[in-house]
Amino acid sequence: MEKEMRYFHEASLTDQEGRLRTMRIPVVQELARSGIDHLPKRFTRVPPTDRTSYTLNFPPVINVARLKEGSEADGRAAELARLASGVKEWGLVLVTEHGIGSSVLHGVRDAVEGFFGLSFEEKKRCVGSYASVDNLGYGRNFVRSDDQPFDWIDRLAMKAAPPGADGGLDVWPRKPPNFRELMQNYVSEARIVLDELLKALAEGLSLEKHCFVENFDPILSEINVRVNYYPPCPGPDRALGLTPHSDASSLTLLMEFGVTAGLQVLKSQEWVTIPRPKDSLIVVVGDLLEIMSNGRVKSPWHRAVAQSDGDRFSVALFYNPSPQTQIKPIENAPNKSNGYRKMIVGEYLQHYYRNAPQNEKRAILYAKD
Ligand SMILES: O=C(O)CCC(=O)C(=O)O
Ligand SMILES: [Fe+2]
Repeated sequence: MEKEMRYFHEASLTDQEGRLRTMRIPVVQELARSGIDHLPKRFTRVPPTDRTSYTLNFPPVINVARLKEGSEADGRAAELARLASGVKEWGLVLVTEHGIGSSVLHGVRDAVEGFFGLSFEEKKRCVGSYASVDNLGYGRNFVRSDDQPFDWIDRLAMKAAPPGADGGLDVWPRKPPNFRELMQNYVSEARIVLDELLKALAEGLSLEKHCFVENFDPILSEINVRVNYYPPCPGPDRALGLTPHSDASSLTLLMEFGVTAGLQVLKSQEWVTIPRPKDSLIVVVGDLLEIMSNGRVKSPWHRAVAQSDGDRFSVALFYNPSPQTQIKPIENAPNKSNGYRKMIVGEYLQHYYRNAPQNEKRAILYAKD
């Protein structure tokens, strides 16, 4: 074991026989803090990661203010069309003029930097339960196998809505003291934007305006938060920040800060780096929306690359109907032989978490007709 590895997260692993085991994973923030100058073997990918993005074609930046009803008719119709075609082509778009105040966004940033600025021991102490139970809390994403290369990431995951959804798991940090309040402010404003986008997207796809949003009970629908922290990595060309995956959510709202863009999406067999215009957020289609839309929109395969020139953070909000909701795919799948069946949200999420991550988009096959 390399000498820098003194701090570990415990992550649960379900082995081939279905037994739950605990695995120790080095805390990458502590590796970076130790000044490590080489990438430890367990983080090394073979073949190396090609991080270069070759295209000059990017997802569109959508002006959310223009999507609002009552905004000037021509401008609105054009923006709805850009939203729908961008989402169809990429599975994600950037959004500006979303109405979330910059003080709210700065609040999230302060909360996140405040928490990750603490020592490892303090971080562990200031969360009520230090656990990777159900992929929640301060720690690591689940690991699938002993030989899987580790991602260069630390994460903090919480359920923000509805109240009590975490079944009493006390994982919200108590430092900085206003962490939860700052995050909840963001979540409340984000929900308004997400509902607006679900309606606008339905309209842009020439579907009944409420066909997606009607699945989201204003009280019972879920918003899960995941803060991803990618400290500087000593071998970014041989590592990854976050393994390729599609999100299980309906929509994911992603904000990022720190150095350089790091999110990449797979398009026509090529990893494309998503640029980050000032004040924009990223909206990503998840598997549940692919199912609801009966394949009219698709959840993209995406990943985060590692970087060596500083810290990078992203905060993902995963927006889901309540687990009891049965989603019914819109009729008339564009591709009739390839549609989806009715699905209970909680059943899909369970299936997803039992099976992801994989090397390709497979979990969603479970919901195929
Ligand atoms: O850090 C990023 O840009 C990607 C995060 C992400 O894909 C996720 O949290 O699901
Ligand atoms: Fe993701």
